[in-house]
Amino acid sequence: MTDFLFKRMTLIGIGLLGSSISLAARQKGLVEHIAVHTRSDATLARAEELGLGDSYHKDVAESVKDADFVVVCTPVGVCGTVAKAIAPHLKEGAIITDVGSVKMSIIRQMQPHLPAHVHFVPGHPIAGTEESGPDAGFAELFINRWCILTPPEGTDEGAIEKVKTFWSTVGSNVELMDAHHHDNVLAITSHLPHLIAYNIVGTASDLEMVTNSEVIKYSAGGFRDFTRIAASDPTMWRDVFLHNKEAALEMLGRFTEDLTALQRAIRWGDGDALFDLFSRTRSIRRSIIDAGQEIAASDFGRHLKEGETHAPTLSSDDHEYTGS
Ligand SMILES: NC(=O)C1=CN([C@@H]2O[C@H](COP(=O)(O)OP(=O)(O)OC[C@H]3O[C@@H](n4cnc5c(N)ncnc54)[C@H](O)[C@@H]3O)[C@@H](O)[C@H]2O)C=CC1
Ligand SMILES: O=C(O)C(=O)Cc1ccc(O)cc1
Repeated sequence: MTDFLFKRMTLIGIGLLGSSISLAARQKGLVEHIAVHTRSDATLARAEELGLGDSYHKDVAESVKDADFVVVCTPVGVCGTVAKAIAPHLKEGAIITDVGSVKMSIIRQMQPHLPAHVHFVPGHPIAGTEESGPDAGFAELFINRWCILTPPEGTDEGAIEKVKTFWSTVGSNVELMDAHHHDNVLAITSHLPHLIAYNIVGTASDLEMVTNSEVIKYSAGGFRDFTRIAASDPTMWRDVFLHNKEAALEMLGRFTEDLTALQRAIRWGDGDALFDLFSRTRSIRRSIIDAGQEIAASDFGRHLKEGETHAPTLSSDDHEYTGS
C-alpha cells in the first residue's frame, strides 16, 4: 500500500523550476518515482549528479511512459513541440501540467496535441528567482507563494483536485483563474517589471556621460534591485514576451502614458502630482507588506522555514515606511 499522490512523475526540463519541483516533491513524499528528461546531455548529466530523479531519459517519449503526472518545465516557446512529442506515449488518465509564466499561449500550443484520454491542468507557480539551471533549485521555493491553475472549461474535477493537492503540499496557496485574465494580471505584475528592469539596466550601461564602473560603484539599492531582475534568463523572458504579446503591449502602452505624465510633472514643476502618486504607491507597498508578500523569493525565500511568512531580515526595511 502506498500513500504517494502520484506513482510516477515526469519532469520535462530540469532548470530552476524542474529541480525545485523535484526537491520539494521528494521532501514531501508526494511521488514514488521521478523521471527526468531535458534537452541537453550536459544538463541531464548534471541533474543525475544532483540526484534530482530516479531515472534519466534522453528520449522524451520514453520519459513519459507509465507517468501519471507530467510537469512541463521548459521555456514557454517549446511547450507545443514537447506536447506533440509526448502525446502518443501518454498513459490513459495521466495528468499533464506545466509551470509556464503565460497561460493562453501554452493552452493554444499544447491542447491540440493532447489525447482525450489525459487531463490537462495548466499551472503557474508565482515563485522564482533570477537564477536558472538545475543547480538553482531549492525545495522551499514554493512555500507561501501563489500557484495559479488555469484549467480549460470541462477539465476533470478530480484531476484539478490532485494538482491542487500537489501544490498545496509543497507549500503554495492555490487559486483557479481564467487563462486570459491570468495573462493580463501577470503582464502588469511580473512581465512589465522585468521589461522595465532590462530596459533601465540597458539604458544605464549605454549612457555616454556615465561610465560602466560608475554605474556599478554608485548603484544605490533601487538600481541594484533592477540589476537582479535584469539578470533573469534571456531565453525564458524572450519567450514570455513573444507569447504574451497583446497583454504586454497593452500594459506597456498604459505604462508609457503614465510615464509621460510624470515627465510633464517634472518639466512643469508640478510637485503635487509627483507627491500624490508617490503617496499612493507607498500605500500599495504597505498593503503588500500587510498581506505578508513582500519577500523576494530570490533574496529571502531560501531562508524561509515552512509556516514563516516574513523573513526577519526585512524588518529594518519595514521601518522606512512606518513614519508618516
Ligand atoms: N524562473 C522563474 O523565476 C520562473 C519560471 N517560470 C516558468 O518556468 C519555466 C521554466 O523556467 P526555469 O526553470 O526558470 O528555466 P531554466 O532555464 O532554469 O530551465 C529550463 C529547462 O528546460 C530545458 N529545455 C529547454 N528546451 C527544451 C526542450 N525543447 N525539451 C526539453 N527540455 C528543454 C532546459 O534544458 C532547462 O533544463 C518557464 O516556462 C518559465 O516561464 C515560472 C515561474 C518562475
Ligand atoms: O525573481 C523574481 O523577482 C520573480 O519575479 C520570479 C518570477 C519570475 C517569473 C514568474 O513567472 C514568476 C516569478
